[in-house]
Amino acid sequence: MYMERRTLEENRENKRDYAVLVGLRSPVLREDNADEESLAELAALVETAGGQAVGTILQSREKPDPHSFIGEGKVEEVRRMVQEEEATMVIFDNDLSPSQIRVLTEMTGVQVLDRSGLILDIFAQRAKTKEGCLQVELAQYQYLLPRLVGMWTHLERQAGTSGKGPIGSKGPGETQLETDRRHIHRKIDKLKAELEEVRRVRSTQRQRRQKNEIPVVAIVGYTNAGKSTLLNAITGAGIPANNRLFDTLDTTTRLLTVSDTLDVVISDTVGFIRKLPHQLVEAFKATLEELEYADLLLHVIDVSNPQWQQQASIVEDLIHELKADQIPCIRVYNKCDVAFSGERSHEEDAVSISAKTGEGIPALMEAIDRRLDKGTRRVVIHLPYDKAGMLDSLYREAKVEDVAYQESIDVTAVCPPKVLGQLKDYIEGWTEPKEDWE
Ligand SMILES: Nc1nc2c(ncn2[C@@H]2O[C@H](COP(=O)(O)OP(=O)(O)OP(=O)(O)O)[C@@H](O)[C@H]2O)c(=O)[nH]1
Ligand SMILES: [Mg+2]
Repeated sequence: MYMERRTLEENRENKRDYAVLVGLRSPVLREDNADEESLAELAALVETAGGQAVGTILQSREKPDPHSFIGEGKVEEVRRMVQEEEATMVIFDNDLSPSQIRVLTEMTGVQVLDRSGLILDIFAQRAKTKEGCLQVELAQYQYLLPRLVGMWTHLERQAGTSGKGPIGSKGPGETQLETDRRHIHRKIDKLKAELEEVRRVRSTQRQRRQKNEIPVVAIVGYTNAGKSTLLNAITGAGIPANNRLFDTLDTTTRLLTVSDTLDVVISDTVGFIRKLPHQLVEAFKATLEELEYADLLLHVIDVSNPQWQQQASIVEDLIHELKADQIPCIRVYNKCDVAFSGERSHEEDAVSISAKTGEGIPALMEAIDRRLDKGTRRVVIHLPYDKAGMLDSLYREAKVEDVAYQESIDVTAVCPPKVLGQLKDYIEGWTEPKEDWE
């Protein structure tokens, strides 16, 4: 579905990169294995990066060739396809070693990228906030470091020097390499320090938020599942939602009124994907650290995607890795206006919605309310003037919205059950709050 072809003419006009995609299917590759689905996803990633897939080759081998990864015969096939399609790059669905990238670049005559390199490029294009940019830059340098050797050999050859300098083994390339390595290590340290600072500021903001005792809800899910569309639908946040992968890289946070008695802080997060480069997992842990502090996760699943079960379990694995699997989670089956492909189990608290048409959103709000509203209610308290001292503790322990000085002090506030218990004598038409739902 992602392989819609453009004519080469159009591609040239658009100045897009057009890429031949190559995947290796091999039992020894395990998670890094390629198949039709992962190649279709790679094509979508290329599209996100502003490129266009013009051909795909899936090779099966017992194990990768240490030298050329897919075997020389297959590389020749790739080279022919590159020429026929006038491709400007070859992108592998698997991770390549620096020397394999070098060999393949030479053999195909065009730029060769691997999946991690492509994802890093996309993140670099899309990061907007200071923290996002710093994180991507850090991940890029960490990705680059082990690849420096290969790059230099390549550049030397391109420049026409044979690599054997007249002064002996320690040619200019090597000296340059050491300088560059030192430079990059320095750069990495500097970026880490800057990140530390940005995060320190953010954690203070978070503490302030926690003091307010407003529950935090985090939207998580596979990339393109519809997370931003959902946040827009329920808060009118105006976040761009696009049919491309990794559209959102920075956390957006909004206030959401779930019910009469429940307000929450809700945030959109970066999408998850299989084979996320580990440098990025590390770099983005901090953004996703927010998850650890969430009171509730909404796991958005695109059930119109035939791969949704696999995508959901990739997300759950990452949630586990981020130590957020203790947090209550509602599965949100999205895009139910399209089609539900396959079976799903009947879990409690799972909701089917369409973020696009709005179907099921009220049921989702009820589910959030059930999970979070443990007897918290918005009430009007008629406080006698001789009890004015209680206002102080109300400001501390509840969310005071309005105070009117009438015959009594009329306070409109969202109160947790403990406060309600203390004040029930002053609340008009008082009824006991709902039982805990846990
Ligand atoms: N048919 C249909 N399309 C939807 C629905 N929700 C989202 N989409 C579409 O799915 C695509 C992805 O939506 P986004 O909200 O950008 O997805 P996301 O999860 O934020 O994606 P990333 O930020 O890239 O991780 C967009 O083209 C949306 O219009 C839905 O309920 N039904
Ligand atoms: Mg998004």
